[in-house]
Amino acid sequence: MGKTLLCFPLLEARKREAMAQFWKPGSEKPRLLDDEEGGVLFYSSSGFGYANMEKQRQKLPVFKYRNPILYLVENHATTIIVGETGSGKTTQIPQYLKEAGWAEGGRVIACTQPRRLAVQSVASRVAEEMGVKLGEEVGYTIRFEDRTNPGVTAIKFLTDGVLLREMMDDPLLTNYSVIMVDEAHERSLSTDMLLGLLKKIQRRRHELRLVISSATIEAKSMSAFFDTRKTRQGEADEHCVPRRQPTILSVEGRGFNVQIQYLEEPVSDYLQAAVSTVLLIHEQEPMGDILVFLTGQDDIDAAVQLLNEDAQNRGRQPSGLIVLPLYSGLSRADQDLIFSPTPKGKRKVVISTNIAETSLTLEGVVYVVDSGFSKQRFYNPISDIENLIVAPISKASARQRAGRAGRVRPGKCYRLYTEEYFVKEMHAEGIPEMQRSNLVSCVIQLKSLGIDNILGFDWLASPAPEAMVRALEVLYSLGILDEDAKLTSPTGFQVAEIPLEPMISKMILSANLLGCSEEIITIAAVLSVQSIWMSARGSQKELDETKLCFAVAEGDHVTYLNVYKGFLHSGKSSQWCHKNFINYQAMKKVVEIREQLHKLLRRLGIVLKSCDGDTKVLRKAITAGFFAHACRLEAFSHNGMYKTLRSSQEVYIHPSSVLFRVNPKWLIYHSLVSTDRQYMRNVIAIDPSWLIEAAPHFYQLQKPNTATY
Ligand SMILES: Nc1ncnc2c1ncn2[C@@H]1O[C@H](COP(=O)(O)OP(=O)(O)OP(=O)(O)O)[C@@H](O)[C@H]1O
Repeated sequence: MGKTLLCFPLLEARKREAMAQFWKPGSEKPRLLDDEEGGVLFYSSSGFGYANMEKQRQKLPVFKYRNPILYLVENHATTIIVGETGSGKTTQIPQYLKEAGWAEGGRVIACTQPRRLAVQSVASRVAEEMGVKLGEEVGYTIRFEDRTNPGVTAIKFLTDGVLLREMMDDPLLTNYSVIMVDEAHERSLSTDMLLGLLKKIQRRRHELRLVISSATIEAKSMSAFFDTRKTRQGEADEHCVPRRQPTILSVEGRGFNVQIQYLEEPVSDYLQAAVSTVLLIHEQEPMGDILVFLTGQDDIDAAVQLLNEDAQNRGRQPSGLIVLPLYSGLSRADQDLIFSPTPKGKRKVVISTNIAETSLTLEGVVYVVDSGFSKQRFYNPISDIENLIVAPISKASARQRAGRAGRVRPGKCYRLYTEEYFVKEMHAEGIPEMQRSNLVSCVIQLKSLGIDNILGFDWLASPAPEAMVRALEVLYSLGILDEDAKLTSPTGFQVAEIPLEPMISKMILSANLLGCSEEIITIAAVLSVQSIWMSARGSQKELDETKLCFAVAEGDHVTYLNVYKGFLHSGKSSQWCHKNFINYQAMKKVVEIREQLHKLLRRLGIVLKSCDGDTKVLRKAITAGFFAHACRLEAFSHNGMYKTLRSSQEVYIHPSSVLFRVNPKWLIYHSLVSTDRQYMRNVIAIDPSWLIEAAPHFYQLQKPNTATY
């Protein structure tokens, strides 16, 4: 780990174990000294640290509450725990529960997180603290990756989405004794569904305990939601154990101080402000890594480039900044880089989306730069358009972001907005994702769990009825629900098994029937990452010219197959990607997702078949999944305006598409992005008769070769 151990007072076996952990062959051998206190003092680029896990654990604010927490969990069906970021909720509470016997008899303690990266990093931290191998007593499960050992794993970290999927096989989640829903303030679609379902399960499993935790949760409304004191006769049931009235515990105290700095005047360009702030910190502040929150891949790539250019211009590269991007589209190996120790004399700058906002501890981070924005999903059920929009964050998010500093030593958070804005204008909490998302995936999941009356479901915040109706309509037209709004067999059940957007899953199943699943899973993998092209940044002409080498008239999806082939042919070379303006990280992720999809389809009994370059068949398979995203070029449009068949919305081909300016008459798009206009990303040209073939309930023939909705 790049650390030099100075003292080592442990037993021989532990000594060897710790040596193996801290010392890598080839590096300078650690010098072992005795230490009266029985701890392990180590020296790293960030200074001296104490590696005695037990002592570190006891210093956390939550430690003082160990017994009260165990008492409350024993006696209440639901315990709500609110405590500052870094106070030890995520890493300690599952361990306390295990120590108190909640994992005995083969039972498992679950702790959910909204994000995959948090699941992995928290699980490895807890395994480290317990001195066990990750994947054994402490394990984790995220989409497409299971590192648990059934029968051995006692503490399991998982995303809330994965726990929902587990309910498909075990509706009462009988394996779990305690389920801790962490970071509940995030109110992701999956968290909200999970909370409603857990409340249902609690009615059937009185022995199940729930712990709901966060630094910034609105505890009273959460408590009211889980208050199931009324018996069927309507009487309060105060004396049963566990008590059905939820209890709230507030964990006082924080790890280290985080000094907050605001701007005096608002800025118009948060990206440039973030870059300038990083450079200022680098010039003026003592050593320590920097974590910057921007909104998405485009922003982040641009900031990485600006910082690298600045370093080169000033000739500061050899001793200066190590700039690392962090977003969900990166490959696992590249995401892991952020956890690697910073070499001595250097400063790491991690530029991230909000995937680093909750639960993560990056040991070297002393400074946080918060742009005040994130990309958020907004869905309009009337137009049936969902957009990812750069929007201001909430106070809860701002606190979480600041909380990434001050975890192992004092820190500073630079907010790129004014204090007045924070106090007076920023909303306390964000709008729950449930109320601003397309609900297609949510409906299919609830249906697969046998919840038929979705509008009558016990929601923490009700979704818009229009969005629900839209979702039912789409699922019916995709052949996933039948006329009684039940899952169809086999399509509906198979789609529910594939953990992707239902439209992509339907596209894959149709490709199986059409004989092009080999190619379609590559396309599905590319559609699951943000973009495989590099941001042009000043070299748009070269990027456009390079794209032409791969481009085909049928559209982006088929073009991606050419890029993927080229990447494999190059031996997955990063130089090849660089030369061709292709995002190497994104391509590695595509390969990873494709492999995972291949495994999943094998489990469903689907054998991959290739159509040997028959692009018509390929486009028919895409149409079978995405027919609801069809649009037609306006007859006299000189500016490339299309209208969606479904809701007559004005849309345009995104400039990044290979069909930009080609403007075929009929198109299908994968998603929309909204800037000055609604732009369609990832489009293919289609024949309108395929729409009627794919979705006769959805489209009717108006006149030959014309489809209407
Ligand atoms: N990977 C790690 N390396 C070093 N210290 C760590 C690591 N993970 C956790 N810690 C220490 O444990 C503390 C508690 O972390 P934990 O994630 O349990 O807090 P939390 O209360 O859940 O915070 P949050 O609300 O931000 O998720 C951190 O502040 C830090 O001191």
